Amino acid sequence: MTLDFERLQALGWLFDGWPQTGPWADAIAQTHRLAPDARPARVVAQHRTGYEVSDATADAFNVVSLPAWQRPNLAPGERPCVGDWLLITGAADGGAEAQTLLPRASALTRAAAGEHYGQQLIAANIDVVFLVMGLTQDFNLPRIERYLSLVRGRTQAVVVLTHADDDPSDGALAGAARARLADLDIPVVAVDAREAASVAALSPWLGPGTSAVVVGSSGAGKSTLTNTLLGHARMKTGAVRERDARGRHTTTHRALWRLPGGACLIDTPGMRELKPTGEEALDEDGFSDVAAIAARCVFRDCHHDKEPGCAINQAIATGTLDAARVANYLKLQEEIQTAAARKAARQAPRSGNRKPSRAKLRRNDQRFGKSE
Ligand SMILES: Nc1nc2c(ncn2[C@@H]2O[C@H](COP(=O)(O)OP(=O)(O)OP(=O)(O)O)[C@@H](O)[C@H]2O)c(=O)[nH]1
Ligand SMILES: [Zn+2]
Repeated sequence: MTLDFERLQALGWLFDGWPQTGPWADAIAQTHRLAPDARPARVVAQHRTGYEVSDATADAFNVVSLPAWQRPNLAPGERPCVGDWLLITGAADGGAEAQTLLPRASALTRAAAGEHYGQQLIAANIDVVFLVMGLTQDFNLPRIERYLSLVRGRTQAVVVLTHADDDPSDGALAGAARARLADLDIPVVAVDAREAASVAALSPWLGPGTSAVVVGSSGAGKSTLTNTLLGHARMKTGAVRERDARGRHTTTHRALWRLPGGACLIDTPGMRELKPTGEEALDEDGFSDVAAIAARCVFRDCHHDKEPGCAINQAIATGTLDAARVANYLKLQEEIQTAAARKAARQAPRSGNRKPSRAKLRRNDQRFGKSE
C-alpha cells in the first residue's frame, strides 16, 4: 500500500516517510510483522469506548480501542490520548482497529482532581504551547512564570498577551514580561485576540504540521484566540456540527483542529488550565538559577527564611537574585509539594494490591468499556 505521507505530515507526522531508525522504526517494524498493512493515524478525539483518528485516507473516523487500553488499572500514560500517533488497520468507513501506540515525542499532563490517578495525560506530541494572559487586571508575571515551569520537554512556550488593543499600561506590561523572559528564550507577543491581522503575529510558530495548544486561566481569551486562529467561530464546549462522509450532520467533540495555515491546534475543555502534578523539577525547568544558589545553603532543608548561612537570602541582599522571583519559586515549590502529597495519599491504598470490589469493576466497565 502506498501512503500519502504529505497528508500525514500535515497532521503532524514527523518524517518524510517511514522512519528507518529509532524507537518509532522499531515499534512499526514489530507491528508490521503481524499486520503488514498497519498505517499511521493520529488521535483527534477520545471517547468513552474508543478513539477518533485522522489519517492519510480520511478525517475523523472511529477506531476500535485495543482491549489492553481498556483495562481500568492501566497506568494513565499507557493509554492513548489526543495527539498520539497510532498504527491502525481496517478501512476508515468501517472496521478500523488500533494496533499500536507509537512512542511520544512530548506530553502535556495535569493534576487530575478527584481521580484515582494523580496525573492525567491531556495531549501528546505538542510542539508549541501558547500561554494566554490578558493585559488586564488579570495580568500577573509570577503566574506566567509558574505556568511556564509546567511546560516541559521539547515543547516551545510562547506567551500571548491579549487585550493589546485596550492595554492600560500602553505596552509597559508586555515590555516587563519580555525583559523577564528574555533569558529563558521565551517569546512574548501582544495581540488583539479578536483580530486575525493581529493574531497573524503567531504564525512563526504555526508552520505546516506543527501541533499547538492554547492554555491559560479563565477569561484570558483562549476561546477568542482559538476562534480567530480557526477563522470561524465554534462553540465553547468544543461541540461542532459537521457533515460526515455521507453528508449527514453530526455533532463531534473533536479536539484536534487543522488551521488554515497548516498547523494543528489541540483544544479540549479539560486541558486548558495548567496545575502542578507533583512531578515537576523546578531545578530543571525555569528556576535552575534559584535552585543552584539554594544548593549552597548551609542547611539542606533550608526554608530560606531566617536560617543562618542561607545562600538565597545572601543572593537577594547582594542583588544577585530578585526577591520576587524567589517568592515565586517558593510558592510554586509549595504547590508542587502539596500536589505530590495529594498524589501519594491517593495512591497509597492502591499499592496493597487489593482486589477491586465488584461495584468498582462495574464502574470501570462503564467508564472505559468492557474488556474482552
Ligand atoms: N478587547 C479585547 N477583548 C478580548 C481579547 N481577548 C479576549 N477578549 C474578550 O474577553 C472575554 C473573555 O474571552 P474568552 O476568549 O471567552 O476567554 P477564555 O480564556 O476562553 O475564558 P474561559 O472560557 O472562561 O476559559 C470575551 O468577552 C472576549 O471577547 C482582546 O484581545 N481584546
Ligand atoms: Zn536558604
